[in-house]
Amino acid sequence: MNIIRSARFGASTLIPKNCWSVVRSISSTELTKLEVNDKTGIAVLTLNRPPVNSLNLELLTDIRNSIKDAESNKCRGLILTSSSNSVFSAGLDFLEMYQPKEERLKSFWTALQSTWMTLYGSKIPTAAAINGHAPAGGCLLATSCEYRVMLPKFTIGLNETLIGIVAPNWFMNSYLNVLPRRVAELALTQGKMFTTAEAQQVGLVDDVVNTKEEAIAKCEEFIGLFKKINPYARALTKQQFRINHLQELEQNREQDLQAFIAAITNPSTQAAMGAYLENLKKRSK
Ligand SMILES: CCCC/C=C/CC(=O)SCCNC(=O)CCNC(=O)[C@H](O)C(C)(C)COP(=O)(O)OP(=O)(O)OC[C@H]1O[C@@H](n2cnc3c(N)ncnc32)[C@H](O)[C@@H]1OP(=O)(O)O
Repeated sequence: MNIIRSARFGASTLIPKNCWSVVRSISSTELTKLEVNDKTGIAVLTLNRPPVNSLNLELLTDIRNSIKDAESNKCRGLILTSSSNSVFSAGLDFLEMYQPKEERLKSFWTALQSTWMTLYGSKIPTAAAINGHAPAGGCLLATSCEYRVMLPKFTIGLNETLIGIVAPNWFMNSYLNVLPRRVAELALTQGKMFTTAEAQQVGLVDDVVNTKEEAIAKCEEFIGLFKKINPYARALTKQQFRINHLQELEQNREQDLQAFIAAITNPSTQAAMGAYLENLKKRSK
């Protein structure tokens, strides 16, 4: 049997794999783990904020730093996944947006903008191994990558309208980068959460596999497609596809922040979010 000798799990830990490789931790925080396979040069970024990887200021900051770390370590690609068995990411942390303090709310949104620009505009190939539910901000992370593979019986989508909020342009642009316009409009206006099977059917995810290990292997396969492609030419080509969306946010960051603050602090949004949260808490009991 072929194995990985995992530096992180100790020299004696053997992990089944197709080749002899060393998995090395590049950077690690309480909320994220970034490991690179020295044989393939591909990094895996694992989100680790139990119970549901909701994206708060600290997690967003760590994700952005990890992407930068993967780039500066010249990784050949980056795979996003989750340490949870059932949730990839529950999206933005409601506790950042419900009854917020203004300074923290500003930092939070600014961090989300930066993280999205870093991921969506990354020069290296990016892929998401979606091993659990991926609503809203979770879906945004996945659709910002170049390739998605998902496990069965989970859900993914931009459900903002269900919460009484409107997804900003750049959320919609990430969706439109993956979905046909008509499908995206219908899904966004309905706040539709796609099942894994539906997501594959409309092209929101590229592949479906049964285990996280298979999902990571599929992502590695995707990144491997670029092995013989000049990385500079690849990066510039990707950039040309995405530059308009990136510039649109870059040039309107302050306006986007003010629009977010106005929308979130609106009493009717707060009431809708409060009701949604209460329902969520009831359901989880
Ligand atoms: C202009 C404004 C634009 C703003 C854009 C916002 C985009 C967003 O991302 S808004 C966030 C949208 N997210 C959701 O609607 C997801 C809500 N969560 C769920 O549907 C489920 O939790 C789940 C399917 C992700 C997971 O279900 P599971 O049964 O495994 O776990 P739960 O028992 O529901 O949850 C456990 C625990 O976590 C709390 N929680 C869940 N999601 C969030 C969240 N996004 N933020 C903060 N906290 C969350 C949930 O209330 C439970 O807490 P308790 O154990 O304390 O009850």
